[in-house]
Amino acid sequence: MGGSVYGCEEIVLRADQTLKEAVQLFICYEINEIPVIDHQRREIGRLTWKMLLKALADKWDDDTTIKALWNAQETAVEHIEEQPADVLSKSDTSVSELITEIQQLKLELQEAHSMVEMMKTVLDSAYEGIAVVDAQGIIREINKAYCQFLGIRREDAIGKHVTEVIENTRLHICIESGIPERGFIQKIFDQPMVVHRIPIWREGKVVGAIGMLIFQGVSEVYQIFQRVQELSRQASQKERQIKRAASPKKQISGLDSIVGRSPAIAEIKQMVRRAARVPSTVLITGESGTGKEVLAKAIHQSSPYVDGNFVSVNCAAIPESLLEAELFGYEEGAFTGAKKGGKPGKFQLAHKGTLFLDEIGDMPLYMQAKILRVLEEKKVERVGGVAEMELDVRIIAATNKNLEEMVQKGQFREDLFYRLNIIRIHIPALRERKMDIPYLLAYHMERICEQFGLKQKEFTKEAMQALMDYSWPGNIRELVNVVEWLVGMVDGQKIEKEHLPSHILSSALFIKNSHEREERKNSIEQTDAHWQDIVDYYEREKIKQALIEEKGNKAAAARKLGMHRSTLYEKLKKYNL
Ligand SMILES: Nc1ncnc2c1ncn2[C@@H]1O[C@H](COP(=O)(O)OP(=O)(O)OP(=O)(O)O)[C@@H](O)[C@H]1O
Repeated sequence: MGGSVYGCEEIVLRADQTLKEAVQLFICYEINEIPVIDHQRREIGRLTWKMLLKALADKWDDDTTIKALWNAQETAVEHIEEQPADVLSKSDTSVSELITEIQQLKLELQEAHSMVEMMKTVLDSAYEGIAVVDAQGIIREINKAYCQFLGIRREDAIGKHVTEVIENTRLHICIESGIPERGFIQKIFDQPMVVHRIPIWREGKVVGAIGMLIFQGVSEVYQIFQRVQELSRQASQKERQIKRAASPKKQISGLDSIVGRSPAIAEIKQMVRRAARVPSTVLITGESGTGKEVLAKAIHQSSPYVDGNFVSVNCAAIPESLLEAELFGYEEGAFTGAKKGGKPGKFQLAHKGTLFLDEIGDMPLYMQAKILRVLEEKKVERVGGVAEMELDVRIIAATNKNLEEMVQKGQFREDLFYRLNIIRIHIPALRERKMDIPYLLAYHMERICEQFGLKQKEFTKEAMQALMDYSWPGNIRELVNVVEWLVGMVDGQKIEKEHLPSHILSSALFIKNSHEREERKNSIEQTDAHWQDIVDYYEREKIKQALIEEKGNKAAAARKLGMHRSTLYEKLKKYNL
């Protein structure tokens, strides 16, 4: 604090202290005047609230020293000789009341401001997408999760009518009807989403509405999952059989084949939509089994190349000696054993379609050069052939390797890397987007049961929790295998935790133990932190009270508090008093 102790007994100000420090002292000690001392600690004047207020009202900078103010404006600090002993007049008291009122208002304003900030933080920390509209349906607030999901910026959404920003919204209708709509299904980006719409009532009128998009939060997802299971139970087996007989099995394709509701998946779908619009090369990265090929197919199926073939080549699986012929094809008699009439290569088969080069990181360097040439010249020549064929192929490459690192080590051609890396889509591992797990389990369970002609099975809550806790090192491919194994192994309709493969169970047990350890530790830490806050609060209040009672005399306050003066100084510093 700016104040110092004159003879260790009084609250005083040095002439070189600033107006700001003076204000702090006045507020802290709730007094109306403070003696001003020189460097020899002689009292040279007194500063009252009124003078200080006048100086600040006259637009003096609060960093101005008392001395500077004094020099410039003789009246700011009244000299002892000119100053009657009782400096406080009636008007000083009312000024002081006014200042207290201003301070109070300032505090209230600060509180309101921090409340607004806190509300914003709360909104942005929510897992759900939240949008707030006014009575006219204009978006007044929208949180980060919603913006991420919609792929928009908050500032672009605010001020717009909700129908311009959120597809199939009924928030404006909810304002008119005043009836809340909970757990409704709303299609956004072709995905059925669960939403709540809650009207805001004030003084008997609807003044706005809150829209909540539920796409995160494990418990919520689990409830939704249970509801989906409940609904599918309700649809009778017979009904499904009739439907199946009437229409051949619907092939799920395009964006629908990408199952998941995590923000990461929403963003990926957005990228797929954009990538499908242009013929540029796409590079998909992600661990093995994360769904790179599923994504590549989705791009193909949503793009203008959909009428051509989707040709997939696993560069790691084809022996090096055959790779060239596989990719570019060969002419009859090109080499011993070459088929009669020759054979078209994958590039040629993918003409007017999409060529998916999986595991591109495993492509030998000499083949990389050849592929680059095809990509640049858009022409292909068969092995042993002379004529070149024009190509119109969309290339999608995928890898689970770090291509940047391979380029640095000289294991991957830099020019090819840049040629492929035009649109980059990264798929996070399943353990990084756990909220997708229930959806993937439900999707593959339904698919596999249907494929095997079996009744649908469902997971108990405990089984689902264990599957959620598991880290899925093999990603979705491993999940699909586990579902298939369970469909075959479990006789009844319910999949209990005990039915799960042993490696998943042991990992769940380990996680449960470490969760419990962590929770115990957190609760102890939280209790400690809580108590420390309470102790600090009361100590600060006691010190403040003692200083007020002793009129700012720290030595007397320390005596009153039963603590050494140096301890009091430390505490004043700690509590910023
Ligand atoms: N988003 C998804 N929704 C539904 N199923 C998925 C999804 N992603 C992947 N799968 C399933 O997971 C399995 C593996 O997917 P895919 O072959 O596309 O992975 P990958 O990343 O290409 O694997 P690898 O790197 O080993 O080639 C497939 O059975 C696929 O159907």
